[in-house]
Amino acid sequence: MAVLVTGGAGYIGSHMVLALQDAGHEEVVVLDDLSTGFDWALPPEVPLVRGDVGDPALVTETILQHRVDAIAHFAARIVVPDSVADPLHYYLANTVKTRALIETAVRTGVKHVIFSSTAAVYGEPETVPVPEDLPANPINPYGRSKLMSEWMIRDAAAAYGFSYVILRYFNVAGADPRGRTGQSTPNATHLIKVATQAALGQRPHLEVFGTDYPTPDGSCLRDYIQVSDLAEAHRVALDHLRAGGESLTLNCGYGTGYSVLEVIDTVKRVSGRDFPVRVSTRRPGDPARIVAEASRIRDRLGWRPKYDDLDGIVRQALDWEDALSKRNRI
Ligand SMILES: NC(=O)c1ccc[n+]([C@@H]2O[C@H](COP(=O)([O-])OP(=O)(O)OC[C@H]3O[C@@H](n4cnc5c(N)ncnc54)[C@H](O)[C@@H]3O)[C@@H](O)[C@H]2O)c1
Ligand SMILES: O=c1ccn([C@@H]2O[C@H](COP(=O)(O)OP(=O)(O)O[C@H]3O[C@H](CO)[C@@H](O)[C@H](O)[C@H]3O)[C@@H](O)[C@H]2O)c(=O)[nH]1
Repeated sequence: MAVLVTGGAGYIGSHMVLALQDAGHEEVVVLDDLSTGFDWALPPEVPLVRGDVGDPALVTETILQHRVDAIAHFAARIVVPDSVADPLHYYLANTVKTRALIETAVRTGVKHVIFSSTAAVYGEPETVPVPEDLPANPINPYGRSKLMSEWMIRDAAAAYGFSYVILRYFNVAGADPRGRTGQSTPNATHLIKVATQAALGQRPHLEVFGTDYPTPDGSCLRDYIQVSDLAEAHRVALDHLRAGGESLTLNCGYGTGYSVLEVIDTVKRVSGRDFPVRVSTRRPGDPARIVAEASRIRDRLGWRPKYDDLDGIVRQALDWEDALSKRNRI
């Protein structure tokens, strides 16, 4: 029995592959088109099938050849403002291709699905922290593309009899503590990545997208979860499903909100480097604040985070960025 990790050459998927390997008991195969991922992010012994999750023939062959019983589906387009600019691309990449993948999974008898969903399904909640049963109300095409996938997975699971864990990630950050993988996308837009690049002199300045939000310092609040903790949540979700556990929808966050300005201060302090910060206008599709009610995943899966510390997350991100720039110079 093997687990198929779609998008396994990407940022979070590559951490899951390591989490499975570190736990020492998994057969893993990765399917990735390398559109935003990197083959070098994977240990060399992990089989990588290069192709599209929306290609039923390739996915069928992969599932049968590797005797896949579970799929962890990470492959997607992930940038909120891009989804506002090109929504049809996001609905194709995230919703239509997830439908194709699930159909192939059903046809080939896959028993379990773990799906990468997002806090963006909640939209602009009136209060934080946000529990899982708050009605979803996404405010951008990215969030809607993921919510539609959640609906399909639940309906298909009920009709065709597989089990699932839908994980709604809050803001993912940091890197493998052993330095084996990290966020490597060249033009990444994520705040902690961009701020560490500014601290290391790889960007001339950092823009803050709005300080006129109804939050304590006017900048947006987010719940930053360390990527290896998140990967471990997938590993325990897989164990849960394989042990016959019920289907679940779970927030993945720590339950603590940090503002954009607090994150920038943290990056400056931890790096010991100052860099120019410019306040600009709001970015389309950004909710003012989003923080997880984070207890359900602990109760249901027994998940316990190890890296719940913003300073440590920033340190890992800085170390990874430094290593990446040396690697790219070679
Ligand atoms: N990074 C975050 O803060 C965050 C937050 C919430 C949810 N998520 C979700 O987590 C998942 C992984 O995100 P990430 O940050 O690792 O992004 P990423 O871009 O690093 O990884 C995505 C991977 O999927 C691959 N891919 C994309 N489309 C594909 C396709 N059609 N067929 C095969 N492979 C394809 C890419 O090459 C890449 O390796 C996504 O589903 C994303 O929506 C991410
Ligand atoms: O250069 C930058 C980058 C970001 N921000 C702000 O920082 C916050 C966080 O932005 P970012 O790191 O881009 O993440 P989000 O837009 O919150 O989205 C992330 O987190 C979501 C879950 O909350 C996921 O669904 C998305 O995939 C993931 O990109 C937002 O208020 C941005 O406006 C800036 O001010 N300047």
